[in-house]
Amino acid sequence: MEASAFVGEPPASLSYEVLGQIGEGAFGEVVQAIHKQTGQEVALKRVFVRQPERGLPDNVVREMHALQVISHPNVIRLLEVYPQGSTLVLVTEFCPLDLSALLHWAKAPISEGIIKAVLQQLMRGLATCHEAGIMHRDVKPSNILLSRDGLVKLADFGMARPVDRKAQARYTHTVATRWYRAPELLYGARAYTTAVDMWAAGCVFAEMLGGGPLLPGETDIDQLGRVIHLFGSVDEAAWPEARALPDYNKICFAPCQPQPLRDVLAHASDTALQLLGQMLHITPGDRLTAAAILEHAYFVEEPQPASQEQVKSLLLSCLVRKQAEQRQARKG
Ligand SMILES: Nc1ncnc2c1ncn2[C@@H]1O[C@H](COP(=O)(O)OP(=O)(O)OP(=O)(O)O)[C@@H](O)[C@H]1O
Repeated sequence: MEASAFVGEPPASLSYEVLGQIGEGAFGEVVQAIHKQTGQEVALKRVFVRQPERGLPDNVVREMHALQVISHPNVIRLLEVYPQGSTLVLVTEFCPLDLSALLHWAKAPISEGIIKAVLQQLMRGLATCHEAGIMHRDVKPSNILLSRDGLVKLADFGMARPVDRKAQARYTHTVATRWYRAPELLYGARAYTTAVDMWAAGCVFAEMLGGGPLLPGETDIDQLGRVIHLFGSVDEAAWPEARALPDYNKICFAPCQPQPLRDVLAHASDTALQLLGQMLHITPGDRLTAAAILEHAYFVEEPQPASQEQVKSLLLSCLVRKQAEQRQARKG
């Protein structure tokens, strides 16, 4: 579908009642709303278009393009787009919690079945994006949403870019939130692949296994230092292209041996750590693809990935806890 097919005055039947703000950023804001006639819960992302004569901001074009190309149960669904004053409104299905909030409100380590269900659905969503030739470039827990019926939805495609199959494109390296940024990006790569999403997804997997971020760097240099400290120095024989990366020779660390992942994720199963090691490979070409991960023994071995009902039940208990704490905070 063409972007322009979405844009137009909203038909009178499509009117939403705003229930409250759920997110805010440099782009504008996200509010929760309900379709007055159907009762459908939606999120309205209102993006300010400051200079309409200069066209739509890049992040909006990227998000609209990606969400029009991709249709999958594990990717947030774009329902419509309409202009409203100086904003453009992107209407998507509503999800009450993101993974970062789920990890927080679960108040205890989440079970391996839940971890498997989330990872499996994230991989299904990412495999679909990559097959459609789209890199997400900002995979992180707060962009992995959970729908009320217990499904994982990859969201926020404001950084998404089509993959250049001829490998001639030059992209910006300042993508992905620092803790989830792949080593090639930290070394300033301008030509990279969907492997950047697999690194980020590996960091998310580790965060679910360990209950906290794996590599919480405070600066870009600190981030790279943490990567090298845990995964060892770059193997130039396996990744000769690294030497040509813009910042490769500017940032030097003492030679390091990789540490066993078991040292930092003491309670994870052997198969989980084996899979994680194949996602968090310093050499981008050695990282497993999302499609390959879906074939991994991790999803076949017991315990099985949690059912949609089990995810839904955890989500509901987190929402109850969140609302109780919010009520308490308002009283106090
Ligand atoms: N469909 C949705 N359902 C529920 N909440 C949503 C939805 N879309 C976005 N949000 C909330 O709004 C926040 C901001 O939205 P989004 O991630 O799209 O914008 P952003 O400015 O690009 O965010 P960030 O800078 O954190 O990546 C999200 O972190 C999430 O909490």
